[in-house]
Amino acid sequence: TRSTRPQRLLKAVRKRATQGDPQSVISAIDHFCRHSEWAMNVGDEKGSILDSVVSELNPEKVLELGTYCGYSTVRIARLLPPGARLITLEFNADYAAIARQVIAWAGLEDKIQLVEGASEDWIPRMKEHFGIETFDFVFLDHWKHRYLPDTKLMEDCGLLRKGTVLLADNVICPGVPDYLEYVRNSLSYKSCYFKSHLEYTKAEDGLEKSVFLG
Ligand SMILES: Cc1ccc(Cc2cc(O)c(O)c(C(=O)NC/C=C/[C@H]3O[C@@H](n4cnc5c(N)ncnc54)[C@H](O)[C@@H]3O)c2)cc1
Ligand SMILES: [Mg+2]
Repeated sequence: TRSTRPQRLLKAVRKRATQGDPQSVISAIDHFCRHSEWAMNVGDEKGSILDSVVSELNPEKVLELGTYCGYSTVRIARLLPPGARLITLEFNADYAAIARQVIAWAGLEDKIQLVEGASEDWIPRMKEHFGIETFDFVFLDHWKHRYLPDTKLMEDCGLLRKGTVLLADNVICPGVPDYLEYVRNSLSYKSCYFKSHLEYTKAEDGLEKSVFLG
């Protein structure tokens, strides 16, 4: 049967990227998406904004919601200090299988724990199952209608601390109006918008950075 797009993306990584070189994995995926097939990775333009937020924060404990093929997982993990940990949640087994191989090609397995399952099921188990007290940084890039309920769930589970940074992809396209309204009006967040473009296109999109105030 015909291969899937994530399978073709992984093939492009193996063909173009150097094992153990995360930057070459990122470049290979961006090349594939620009010249072969568009895919819903955060991409190079928004990815540079993601890089600057992560580099400035130097987080020890990171959560990513929605792994897909692992592009942003690799982007974030390559910048983390030694000993820092990234947990990424992905409930589609086929995507998770591809992401594991992309992460392995980048040589970042030691920093990343890919959990196959739904955010709503795993967020309540972070403390007892992974010994996580609170997260320093959360990247939201899963189904857009889950951004707000999962943010409230993280609050209720005590996983956010004063200063925790939430960075949300696609706040314009596809858009997350309920989430934006919440983080921009809640007294518990200081929020700002980074204008950019939908990955590999000229359409407007952007990232919303929201600092939890406790
Ligand atoms: C109109 C329109 C359509 C599409 C676009 C283009 C566009 C551009 C983008 O950057 C996008 O991020 C998206 C987008 O839809 N992303 C959804 C991404 C989901 C991934 O996360 C996984 N997942 C989804 N919910 C959960 C969950 N609870 N627990 C665990 N994993 C979950 C899925 O298994 C996928 O691996 C779309 C732009 C405009
Ligand atoms: Mg996205």
